[in-house]
Formats: sequence, C-alpha cells, structure tokens
Amino acid sequence: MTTVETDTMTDIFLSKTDFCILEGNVDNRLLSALRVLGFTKPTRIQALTLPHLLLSKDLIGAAKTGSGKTLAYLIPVLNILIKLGFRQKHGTGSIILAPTRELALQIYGQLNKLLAEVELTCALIVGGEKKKKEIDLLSTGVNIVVATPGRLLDHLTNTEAFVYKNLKCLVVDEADKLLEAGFERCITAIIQHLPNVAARGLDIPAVDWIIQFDPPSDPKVFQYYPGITKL
Ligand SMILES: Nc1ncnc2c1ncn2[C@@H]1O[C@H](COP(=O)(O)OP(=O)(O)OP(=O)(O)O)[C@@H](O)[C@H]1O
Repeated sequence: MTTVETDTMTDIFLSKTDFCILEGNVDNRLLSALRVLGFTKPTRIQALTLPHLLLSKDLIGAAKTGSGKTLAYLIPVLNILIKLGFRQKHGTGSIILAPTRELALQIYGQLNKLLAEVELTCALIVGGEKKKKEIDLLSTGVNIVVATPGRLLDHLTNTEAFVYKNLKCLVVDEADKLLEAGFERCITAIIQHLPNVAARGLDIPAVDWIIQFDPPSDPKVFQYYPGITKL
C-alpha cells in the first residue's frame, strides 16, 4: 500500500464501509474470524489506525474505553506474523504489555478468538501464576506473548529458552496506566532487552503516526508515555 492508498483506505473506512475493504491486505482467516465474531464495520479508531499499522508503521493511538483499540492492534500484529510465516521455531514475534492481569486476560481472550483458524501460538504471562509452567510454555516458542511488565521482565532476564530475538511488534496497551502504576523503570528495562525496539526507542519523533481522537482530559498524561519522559 502506498500513502495515497493508505489515505484512501482510511477515507473508505470512515465512510462506513465494512471490513471487506481489507481483503487482499489482511489474511482471509483473520477476516473470517471477524465475521464469526459478528464484526462487520471497523470502529473509528480501527478505521484510523489499521491502514498505518498494516504497513508496520509505529503508532500511538488514543481513544476512549470500549472503542475497539484491542482489535485495532491485534489485526495488524497477527497479520504481520502470518505474512512473515512465523512458526514456533521463530519464537516470539509480538509482545503485548498490559498494566493489569485483568486487562491482559481480556486481551488474551480476544486474541484467541482471532486465532481460531490461525496456527500462531500465544501465551498469557502474568504475575501470580506459576513460573515453571510459563517457562515450559515459553520454551516451546510462543509467537505472541500477552504480559504484565514485572513477570515479563523476569522471563526476559532469567528464562534462557525464551526466544525473542525475532521480535517484530511491541504493543504497550494503556501506556498511561502502566506508568501511573509505577512501572516506568520496569518498562525501560524491558525495552532495553528487546531487539529492534530498543534500537529505535519509543521516542515521539520515531513514531510514524499519532492518532488521537479522544485525548485524555489532562494533556500532561502524554508526558509520561514510555520513552518521552526525557523530552
Ligand atoms: N469493529 C467492531 N465491531 C463491533 N464490535 C467491536 C468491534 N471492535 C471491537 N468490538 C468489541 O467492542 C468491545 C470493546 O472493544 P475493546 O475492548 O477493544 O475496547 P478498548 O478501546 O480496547 O477498551 P479498553 O480501553 O477498555 O481496553 C469488545 O467487546 C470488542 O469485542
């Protein structure tokens, strides 16, 4: 897709065309999962972000709770890994970070629904669960990891069999909450472990798109996104 095509796709999406517009750009099995879920039209944040994320652009998106942000990033994340032919031997291609177990579980639930017809593997790595079980799981080569920060950092540091050198996407869900919860140091340490992501950092100038149609009431919140506190 060129930029013009990207803009056109956004326009078509915003004029309430359905997910069929993604045919040819998104794997049919993902589109089929969307149909099974009964999702026909993208929400506004999905319409605004999908054309960019499908081109693997870096993006910060802000929209109110319940607006469909999870699918907005899950569809492109899965599509990228499918396109690249990710198998268990390639290890983890995407990490999705969430501030709480509850949110991580919610994301994991949506992820599994989208993966109904796809062979990618996924795991939920959250504090409070048995570490040995997670180590065994990570050792099998898990393509998508949904995690809370503390437990993820623990595995990045201590689990030798955790293969993440092929990582392609890092999603920081509810980044403002992650930092509110005092995780900033932990997230910085996580990013230092990650190839590609660490090299580029998460600086605002390195982000291709910032899509924000429902900004937080206090703009200062943006000062606390990971990677920009030094600005
Ligand atoms: N295109 C769509 N059409 C219909 N329903 C959708 C669509 N996209 C997502 N949903 C549903 O809308 C609900 C809210 O979506 P989601 O949890 O992704 O919102 P969110 O913006 O991530 O919320 P939060 O800020 O709480 O994480 C979910 O039940 C989801 O399955």
